[in-house]
Amino acid sequence: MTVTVLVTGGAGYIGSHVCKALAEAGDTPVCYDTLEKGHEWAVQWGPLEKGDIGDKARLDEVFTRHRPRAVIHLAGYIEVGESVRQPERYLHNNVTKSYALIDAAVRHHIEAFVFSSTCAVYGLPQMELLTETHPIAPLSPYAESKAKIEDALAEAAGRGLRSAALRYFNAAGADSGGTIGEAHNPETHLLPLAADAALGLGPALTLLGTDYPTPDGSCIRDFVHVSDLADAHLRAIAWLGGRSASGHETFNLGSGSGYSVRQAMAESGRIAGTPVPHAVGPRRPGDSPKLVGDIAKAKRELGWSPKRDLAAQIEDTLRWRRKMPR
Ligand SMILES: NC(=O)c1ccc[n+]([C@@H]2O[C@H](COP(=O)([O-])OP(=O)(O)OC[C@H]3O[C@@H](n4cnc5c(N)ncnc54)[C@H](O)[C@@H]3O)[C@@H](O)[C@H]2O)c1
Ligand SMILES: O=c1ccn([C@@H]2O[C@H](COP(=O)(O)OP(=O)(O)O[C@H]3O[C@H](CO)[C@@H](O)[C@H](O)[C@H]3O)[C@@H](O)[C@H]2O)c(=O)[nH]1
Repeated sequence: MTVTVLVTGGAGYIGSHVCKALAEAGDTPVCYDTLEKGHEWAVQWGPLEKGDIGDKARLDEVFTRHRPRAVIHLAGYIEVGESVRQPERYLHNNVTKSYALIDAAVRHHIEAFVFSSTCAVYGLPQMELLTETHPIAPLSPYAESKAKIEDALAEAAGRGLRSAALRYFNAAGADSGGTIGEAHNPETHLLPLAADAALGLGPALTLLGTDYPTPDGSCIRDFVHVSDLADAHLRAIAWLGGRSASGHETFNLGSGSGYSVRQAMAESGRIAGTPVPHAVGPRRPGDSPKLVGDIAKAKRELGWSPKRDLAAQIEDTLRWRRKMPR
């Protein structure tokens, strides 16, 4: 059966890929976004409803007009470093406003609520591959904001909401169709910055910390293709729809493999055909030395597995960065 899905943050990087995946599956994505960080050009697969997730009246209007059966909640501020400098902005936009959205979802009897969480909730890793049962110990206000929304969703299960928090590791790559991709301003993410540096479209990459307790001194991350992430959202909605009772679950979405910042930079240079110009800088406050996921639960419960490796992610990033609107 096809469903209407309200996608908050649908004009952003991951949200636009989720909207495309929904439309390709025959569902109707309604994009709900302020466009503060997102782009109108990225809304290509369903209506755009401009609005803020903290605006109760606007939410009621949009829920009543479109009658969505599911909500995918991606809207929020996303930068670890910025959140350390401006914690109140993250608390207000990500947490307080999400409470308004969750309340609206309960009042409008949403059947499935899927939330974009992050592996950053785990903080300092106590195991090689992080499982969903790893202690929650955020190192930044950004990660803290995500943990708080997870708690609110667990609490909302008592009010009848069925939800899943998808703890993404590092989203990467771009859709193969070539019309959407990562376009943050300013860009702070590693792979697009490495691509821009290699292509001569941006400054040299700064390695933010080379004295971490890792084999080459740079942080280790688990990169997952944005189209693989998008696919997991559809599976999460179907999985929630198959549950008879309300409740809340968490799922890691990564690749299960870690690459250091230096390795990801070297791979970007190899694929671009020219080394990435770079310099060494200080650590960025709030960064965890290593975040690599155990994805067994998503494989088992959602039937999901990532299909595109780091090389494919970098190829897509390079292709997108050459042609994206700037
Ligand atoms: N990019 C990653 O690697 C990554 C990893 C883990 C989790 N996440 C989470 O995934 C989600 C999407 O990330 P992204 O990289 O696509 O970010 P993005 O900035 O490209 O998209 C976020 C969108 O949310 C919108 N938005 C922000 N605040 C809003 C509000 N109050 N009301 C309505 N719209 C609002 C922005 O305009 C933007 O279009 C975020 O919640 C982020 O925390 C991202
Ligand atoms: O110019 C740069 C940018 C990044 N890094 C490093 O590269 C790694 C990855 O950084 P980045 O691409 O900014 O991603 P994260 O800080 O890991 O955060 C992303 O991935 C998280 C999950 O790990 C999400 O929660 C966040 O929303 C998303 O921004 C980190 O060690 C950074 O210190 C650099 O060395 N130089």
